[in-house]
Amino acid sequence: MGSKNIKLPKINFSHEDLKPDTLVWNQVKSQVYKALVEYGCFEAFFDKIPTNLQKSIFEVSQEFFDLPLQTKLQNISTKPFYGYVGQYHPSIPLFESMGIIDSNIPHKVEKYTQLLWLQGNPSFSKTIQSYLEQLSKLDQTIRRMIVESLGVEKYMDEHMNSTNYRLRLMKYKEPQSDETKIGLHAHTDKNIVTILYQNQVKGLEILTKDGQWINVDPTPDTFTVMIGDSLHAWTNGRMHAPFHRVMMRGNEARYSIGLFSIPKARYIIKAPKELVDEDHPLLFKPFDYHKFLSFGYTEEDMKCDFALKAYCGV
Ligand SMILES: O=C(O)CCC(=O)C(=O)O
Ligand SMILES: [Fe+2]
Repeated sequence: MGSKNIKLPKINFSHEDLKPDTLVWNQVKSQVYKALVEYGCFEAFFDKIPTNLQKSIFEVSQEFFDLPLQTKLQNISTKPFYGYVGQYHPSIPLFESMGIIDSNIPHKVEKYTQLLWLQGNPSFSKTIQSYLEQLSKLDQTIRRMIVESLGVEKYMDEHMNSTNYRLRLMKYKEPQSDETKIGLHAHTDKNIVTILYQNQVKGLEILTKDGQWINVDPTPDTFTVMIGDSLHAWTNGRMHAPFHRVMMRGNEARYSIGLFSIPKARYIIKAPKELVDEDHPLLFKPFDYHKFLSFGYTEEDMKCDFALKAYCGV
């Protein structure tokens, strides 16, 4: 597997007036559609996160990871990757992460900070909330564009209301030697849309449909957007869900932040009938994301032993 010269498509979401039914909206929408069909991924230039927030989101993240292990372990969860995941997994020893579920509900974020800092940590919750508030707009813009470009607007409200947000702070420790070390094994995300943001340390790689790894090298105002299995299924395969991994080199820790839109509990993901025809036979039977997750997700290497196809492929 070879060439590292390909680049992800880069799409500008920072137009003054990016509103539905405008010329610029339609232009961006067709770029989004093309990129997601071909790569399942693109870089979004998005200027609604002010410079101080770009900085403080990594500061609070570092503040969290600097806490004693015992404190971080207060936030563990029985669901894979929901709570704190430490550096104890032999297959991904550099990786550490902290998930905040229902991050769109302010008192939930505050509850976490009280768990972790006793007195709470208002600047932590405020930073997380402002970040989420701004970045969720990007998620919503992209998903509106997807629904429109598939011509299934009648499902717009249902789709937009079918998800919650989860935010995950991630840290990859610098490797102990000059070798390139695995940060996170190749996997597809299982949710709807993932938006990743990282500090200046590179490492994320995306697999193209024809088997080449693309190195992602974002700037402070670009975000990496990718499709997860659930949206792949909902679009009856039209949107690609790419494999990706993290490879660590050099002597600096990598911090990243993931915003995940995830199907709500008990919501059944079912491709609209308009997207199923002779040329596009149904790929997946209707399924519940949360049941799918508990079916075979191993935290250890972040991969699902029972991929969606095995779980509910037709
Ligand atoms: O750290 C990254 O950039 C990738 C994280 C990732 O793939 C995930 O959380 O699913
Ligand atoms: Fe991922």
